Amino acid sequence: MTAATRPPFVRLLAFARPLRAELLVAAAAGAGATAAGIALLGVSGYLIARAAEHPSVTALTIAVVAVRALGVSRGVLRYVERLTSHDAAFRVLGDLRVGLYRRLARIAPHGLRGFRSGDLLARLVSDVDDIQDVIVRGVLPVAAAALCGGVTVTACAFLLTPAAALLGAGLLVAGAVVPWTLGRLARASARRATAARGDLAARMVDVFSGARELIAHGAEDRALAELARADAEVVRAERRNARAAAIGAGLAVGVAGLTVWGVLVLGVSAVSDGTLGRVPLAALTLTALAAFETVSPLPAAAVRLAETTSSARRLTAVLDAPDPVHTPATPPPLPETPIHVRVRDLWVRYGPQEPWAVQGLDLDLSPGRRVALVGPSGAGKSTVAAVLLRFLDPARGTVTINGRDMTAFAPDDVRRVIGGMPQNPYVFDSTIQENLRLARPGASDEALRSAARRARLLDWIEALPQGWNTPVGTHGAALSGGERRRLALARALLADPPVMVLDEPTAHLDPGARAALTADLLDATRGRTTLLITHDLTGLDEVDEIIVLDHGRPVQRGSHQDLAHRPGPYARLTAWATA
Ligand SMILES: Nc1ncnc2c1ncn2[C@@H]1O[C@H](COP(=O)(O)OP(=O)(O)OP(=O)(O)O)[C@@H](O)[C@H]1O
Repeated sequence: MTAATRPPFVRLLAFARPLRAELLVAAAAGAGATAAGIALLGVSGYLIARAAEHPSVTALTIAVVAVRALGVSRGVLRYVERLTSHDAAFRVLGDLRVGLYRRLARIAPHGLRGFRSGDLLARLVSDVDDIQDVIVRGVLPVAAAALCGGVTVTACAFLLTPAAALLGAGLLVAGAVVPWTLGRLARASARRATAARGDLAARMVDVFSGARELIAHGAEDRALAELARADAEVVRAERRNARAAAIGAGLAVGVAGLTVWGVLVLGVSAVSDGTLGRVPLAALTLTALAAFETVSPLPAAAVRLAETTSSARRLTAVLDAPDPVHTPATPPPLPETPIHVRVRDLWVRYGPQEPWAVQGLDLDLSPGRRVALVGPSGAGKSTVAAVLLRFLDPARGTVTINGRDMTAFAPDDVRRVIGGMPQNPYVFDSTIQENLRLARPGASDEALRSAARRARLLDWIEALPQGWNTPVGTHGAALSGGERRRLALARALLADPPVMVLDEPTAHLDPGARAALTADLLDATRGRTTLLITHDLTGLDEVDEIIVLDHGRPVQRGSHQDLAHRPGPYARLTAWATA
């Protein structure tokens, strides 16, 4: 069985492997506490029944000491079990979250197309939390119940074999048959409950992120009604599970009651036959009663574990999401600067059935060269950036770095030499300084100031009352569109990759701000290998080559001087832009 075909539970429990010792201690302590509880009731039964016969106090000494010792050890062992099992479970959750996050970071952004962001959040938070129950409510109590149940039945067999057999059967029904049946029955509603939780989280994130648009279009009532519907689905599914758990708990109590009655009846008849004393009868009956405490949580746990199974499946779906790019097992080190990127006959699409987004592009980013990629919306410009940043692999053609195929290098390494500014740069809800330092955490204050100066932000930052420590708000809400873009540009300049890819740096700005930012970034990228993706055709006389893309095809290329006066796509784009 390969790793991917193992049941989701088993695969996730692999995260618990490093904590084996701690889990063994928890299991032993849990079984000890349960055994102490059963023995406490059994010995108490013996003590009370024996005391009723008025023996000398010395005859009861051992039982009295045993009751005290069992009472104290039960508490201490339970404490040790709770402490170690929860500690281990939380550490497993931590490792699991880190593992999932690493996977997401590796496949983002194009590998995440099948997931909604809120649903991913639910997977990372509540589905991971559910896994805690596998350990705390699943593995450990089942191990304790199996061990203590077996020992108790064996001990009872020394007193009265038929009663022990009945107890064993009762424990098996309450602790295995009932939970197993309930677990199976709850599987479908558990799947619905976890899916409904993911759906609710996805809608919630959508409503929060799009609150402004919803209010502007008066669509908030509809969105809230949708949320209420999704919430009702979660409640319905969870109510179904709670009902199943309650029925299970009731059944277990019923089986326990019947079994203890049966043990009592068998015991009384054995006392009448003279094969069992009265004092052992009390110990036997109370031991049987206590034995059911070990299995009583199992039916509810089985329902919970059914939910956990579907959470585990949703988590392994993230772990198994295919890599959008080829990652070599032993990537070679990156070549030394200067870096020369060459694209030959590049064909790209987002899936085998999807149309070509880029068709037959050649591109030469030799050191210090600046190339502009222009074209109408949907022409494939950002797709070229995604390939250069190793977020997507070419379907055909090659991209080489200093003569070596780019797919031979690790994606993270490639992004160290080819970087820049994405089309929709994300601004974190933090300060200006922290947003900038993201690009180079160890950067000196002078490097920060220099990047901000080149992005024409320095004077503005220094004039702010809180300066570099000014909070930028969620998604940079406290900044203007231009300031946000300049902050992203400063971040790109601070990262200082040998090859800079700037995707629509002037998008969404008014013409004045666009012209100013274009002039500044052309200034800042002078002498630096740059691919400038833009709708904005001002200032392109400064770049070495312009490539016009249309429906993924390079339809024209040359310098601004070549293209501007020649009838064709570039002249048409320029005419539209100035119309
Ligand atoms: N993640 C994606 N999944 C599937 N198709 C995509 C994806 N991203 C882009 N496309 C498709 O690929 C084609 C090229 O898109 P791309 O974003 O590269 O164009 P663009 O020239 O950058 O457009 P714009 O100027 O509007 O940003 C489009 O047809 C688009 O619908």
